[in-house]
Amino acid sequence: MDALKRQAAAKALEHVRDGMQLGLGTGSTAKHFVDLLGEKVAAGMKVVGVPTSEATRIQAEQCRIPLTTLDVIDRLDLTVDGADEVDGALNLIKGGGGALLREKIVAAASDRMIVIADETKWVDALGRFPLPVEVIPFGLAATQRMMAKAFAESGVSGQMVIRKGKDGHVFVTDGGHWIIDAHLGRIADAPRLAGLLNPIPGVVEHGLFIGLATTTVLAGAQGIRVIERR
Ligand SMILES: O=C[C@H](O)[C@H](O)[C@H](O)COP(=O)(O)O
Repeated sequence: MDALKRQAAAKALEHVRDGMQLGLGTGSTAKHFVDLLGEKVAAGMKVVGVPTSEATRIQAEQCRIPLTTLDVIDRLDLTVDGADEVDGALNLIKGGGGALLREKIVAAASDRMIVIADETKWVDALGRFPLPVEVIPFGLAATQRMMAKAFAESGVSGQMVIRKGKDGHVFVTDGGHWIIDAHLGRIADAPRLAGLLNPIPGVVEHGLFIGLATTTVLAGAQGIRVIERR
């Protein structure tokens, strides 16, 4: 599986050109991309990156990839990131690694977003992977009630679990928030659910990435498939 992730990352690297401003994703697949990009930079390629997490920032610094922020530049040419699920419209679930907030800010500031994944991430409908929702701890029960209402209105329901880290403590994101993993099952209308979650005050962001990915590179046993958004 790791070899497939690296193949997808290598394919995405073919889209990177000298002088580009890049969003650098987070997770085990994006990690391969940052490694491979680091090799290109060491060989003389000139790019600048905006990392989507502290973990990626540290990795990119170790790879000597020049970094900047969205306070210094206003647009990115391309973001390359992984995903937990991708559907046929190239809508995504992201946030399995807890980086969804910065990932969405960076993706939204990018002209293109290439999602790199192994073929197990490709689904008919989003939702088998629990939907990560980044929340403010204050008033959590009230936020969860509003989330449950949003779920019901879009025809889904399921358990909401506060994410814990490996140490057993509540997982805290880079932004200092918590994550609720919503075990919803098949989400028939992901854009509608995203629209219902957006205005909830205690919801900082959610892992539904609607209309952001422009290309998906899927690596499988039979080879690599590149799917463009229609
Ligand atoms: O928060 C984490 C990100 O959204 C990741 O891109 C996503 O979880 C996929 O990660 P991985 O490549 O490790 O499966």
